[in-house]
Amino acid sequence: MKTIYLIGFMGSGKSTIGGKLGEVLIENYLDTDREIEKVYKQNIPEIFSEKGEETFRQYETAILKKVNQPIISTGGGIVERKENIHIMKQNGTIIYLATSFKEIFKRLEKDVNRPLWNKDIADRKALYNKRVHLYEKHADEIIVTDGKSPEMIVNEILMRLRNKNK
Ligand SMILES: Nc1ncnc2c1ncn2[C@@H]1O[C@H](COP(=O)(O)OP(=O)(O)O)[C@@H](O)[C@H]1O
Ligand SMILES: O=C(O)C1=C[C@@H](OP(=O)(O)O)[C@@H](O)[C@H](O)C1
Ligand SMILES: [Mg+2]
Repeated sequence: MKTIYLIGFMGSGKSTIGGKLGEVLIENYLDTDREIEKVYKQNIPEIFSEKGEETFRQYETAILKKVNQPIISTGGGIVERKENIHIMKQNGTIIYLATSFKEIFKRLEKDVNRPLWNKDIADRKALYNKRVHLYEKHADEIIVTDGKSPEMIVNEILMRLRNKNK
């Protein structure tokens, strides 16, 4: 099985959907952020505050190169580096969980663990606008998540993959 990579903005549901997809397909699942925390023995906010975003991006690429689970959820900034896109394109299928800014705003209202979301609204919106076209450009499949339960999204992914492999 080719690796399924989930991409999308913070709060689009990559980690949630990745876990559920792993359960349904009975396949190993890995989240790049959780792996970074495990390997570098520090949580994401600490890495950002003590080492900075550039170091986090280096960790992220190193992890992406190393892992080969069938289902991988990435961090929202994975599309920031061309090298990451190249790795994902070579190894698998890229699924973009497309979610509106409004919906993300609702989902992450109380979240404090995402350093790049812990900003004022203009910065959040600018980052979203910058990244949306990168996700769209590099995705093999685009799944809109607004108004859908995780279970509905998982089913939609399974259907798309089935159609792709026909
Ligand atoms: N389809 C969905 N509908 C509503 N809430 C969702 C959905 N998918 C995820 N969430 C919620 O949104 C938040 C962010 O989800 P998460 O999986 O951590 O996103 P990501 O990994 O893309 O940042 C969590 O509180 C999660 O429960
Ligand atoms: O968008 C980003 O640059 C980031 C998203 C986060 O992952 P989620 O997309 O799972 O929140 C995490 O990798 C880190 O805080 C940076
Ligand atoms: Mg996540």
